[in-house]
Amino acid sequence: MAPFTSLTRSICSLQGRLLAGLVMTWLVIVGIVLLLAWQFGKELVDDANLSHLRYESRLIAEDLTRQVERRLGTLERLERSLRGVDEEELKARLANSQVLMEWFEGLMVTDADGRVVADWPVVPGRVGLEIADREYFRMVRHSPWPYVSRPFVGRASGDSLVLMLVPRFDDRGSFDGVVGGMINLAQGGLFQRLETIRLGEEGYVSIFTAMGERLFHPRRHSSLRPEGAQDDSAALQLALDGWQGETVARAGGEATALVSYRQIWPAGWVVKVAVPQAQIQQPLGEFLSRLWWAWLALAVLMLVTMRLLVRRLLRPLHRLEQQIAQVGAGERRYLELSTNMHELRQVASSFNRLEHERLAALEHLRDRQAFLDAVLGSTPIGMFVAGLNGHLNYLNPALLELLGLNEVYSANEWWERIHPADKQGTEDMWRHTLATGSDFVRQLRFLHPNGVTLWVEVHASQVLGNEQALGFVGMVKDITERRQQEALQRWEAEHDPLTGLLNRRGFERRLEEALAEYAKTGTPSVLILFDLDHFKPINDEGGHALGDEMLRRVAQVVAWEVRRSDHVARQGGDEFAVLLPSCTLKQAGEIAESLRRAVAEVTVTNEDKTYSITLSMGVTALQEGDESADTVLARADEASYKAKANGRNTVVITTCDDDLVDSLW
Ligand SMILES: Nc1nc2c(ncn2[C@@H]2O[C@H](COP(=O)(O)OP(=O)(O)OP(=O)(O)O)[C@@H](O)[C@H]2O)c(=O)[nH]1
Repeated sequence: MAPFTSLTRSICSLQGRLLAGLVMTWLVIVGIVLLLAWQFGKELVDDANLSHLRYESRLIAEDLTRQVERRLGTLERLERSLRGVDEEELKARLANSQVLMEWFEGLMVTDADGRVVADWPVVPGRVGLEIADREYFRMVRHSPWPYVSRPFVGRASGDSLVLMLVPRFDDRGSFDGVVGGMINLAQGGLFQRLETIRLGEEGYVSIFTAMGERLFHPRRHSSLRPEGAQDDSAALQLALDGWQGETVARAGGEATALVSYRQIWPAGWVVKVAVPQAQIQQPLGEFLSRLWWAWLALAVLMLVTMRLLVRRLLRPLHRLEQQIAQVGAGERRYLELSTNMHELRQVASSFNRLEHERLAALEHLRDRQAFLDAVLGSTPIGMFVAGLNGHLNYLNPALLELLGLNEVYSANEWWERIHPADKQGTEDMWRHTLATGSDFVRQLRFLHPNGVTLWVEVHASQVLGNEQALGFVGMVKDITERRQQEALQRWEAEHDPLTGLLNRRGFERRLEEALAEYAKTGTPSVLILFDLDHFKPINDEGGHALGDEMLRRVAQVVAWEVRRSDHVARQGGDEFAVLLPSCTLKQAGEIAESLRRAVAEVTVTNEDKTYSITLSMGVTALQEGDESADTVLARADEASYKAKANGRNTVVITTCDDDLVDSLW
């Protein structure tokens, strides 16, 4: 696996790709050149060989034509010498024609009826033979011109023969038989010279009759079949019809060959000269193959040379890469490349410019960071930075001090210290802020490690950079004092500072609420209004402070006597009010009585003199038609006045139905 990986890496390197590109280009060029050379070379070789074949076939055809014409001419001369002689004379003259035996294997003469009347050499049984039915006899009789027969197997010799025939004429010029010369196809001298013609390893010359029967083939003596040839190429068919010329042809079952056809007109034969294309193209193939190997060797040599060259060329690039790595590691500041390569120098200079800008930006950023750290560190306002996930990344010293946290605080510590009552609301709001990016503004209580509960106000906003949210920055203010001040103000607004009870304003607000509740649900509530009897003498004799003391003691007793849900108020001066929510008039009467008794026991002392006080109390329930607190207060006030009028220290209950009052007691 490791060698494979290293091979892949070296091929994928710039050097590997350059070399691979060069080799591929070289191979493609060589391939194209070889292909073109093969194509054009083939055409050239074909053309040259076709010319050669044309020349060869013409020579052969002319030679054979001459030979056939000579033989036919000789037979014609013999025919003329035989005119007007009897059979015995015929035989004698044939026997004297020894010189013809150079060209013919045998001679014969027939009469007009096709009967052999003489032959030479004498073959027993030949004289008297009837050949009137033979094709060649019929041809000559019907068309009295010299004729060369189709091949046949001789009856006497058993050899393949053709007959050259000339017609015989009598004195009147009428057909009088034929004179024929036999030519042995296998042993005769007619085709002997063709045996010596060499057309490479596979080239050959063959002769066909006009009917397509093969008369001669140099390598197929034994398979000569005068009755039919095997060559079925279209070119041969054309040649048999009289065409002569050269072409590239594919014979049945054979490879493609260059062929040339010529006509031997006197005999009606066709000469075929053929050379297989593979044979003539073989030298070209061998040449290109040698060229291919030479180029391949050259490619290997080139590869080695180019590798050295490319490595040398890429050395500056390697140095550039090393220097960039050194810049990255902080070992050098800028690139210093000494090379003539303009492109690399440009890369180095661009890199240096960018590096310079980067360093400047970094320095600027560092300055800003330092400035920001100083601001955050020195500001008395507690500040924090949170990520987009909501986790606090930074708390400035003021905030750490405010919350009582160490610099190494745990992530959850400050969160755990949020007051339990505020935790859920704070969490919900913080989640909403993280989800929507809206501002977070909330007041919450924080349990300081020293046990104090702080009120803090938190205001956080999203920070955007390039229109993308980066996180949140927040501010925390200690508002404990403000909250306390506000609470005090709220309390003072509705309470009596002397007794700590509700003041008129606070009481009237609660009375209005009770009225609304009554109107809504019919919940009964009762108002008790009372005034201290003869309070003035305490003030006058004991002083204002003693009076205040009495007022405070009365307030304490009344607040003590009623439920926590009841509201007790000092309406002003020595006048008090009690609102009893969810209370019947009967219960309220009892409560008023108990209050009256309890207050009657309250005493204050001044200079050995003890003072006590009584109450004149008016009681009334909320009822239909009570439009406002004033209506109810006026009714209770009236009852209280009646109590005064009735001699004080008493309770007067007022209602719209006096019988009901009676029934209460
Ligand atoms: N010490 C003290 N006295 C007050 C205060 N407000 C009112 N008073 C006095 O309370 C007295 C109320 O007087 P009245 O109710 O008219 O007189 P009374 O003596 O109670 O007579 P009756 O109500 O008719 O029984 C006055 O002397 C006021 O000065 C207060 O805040 N402190």
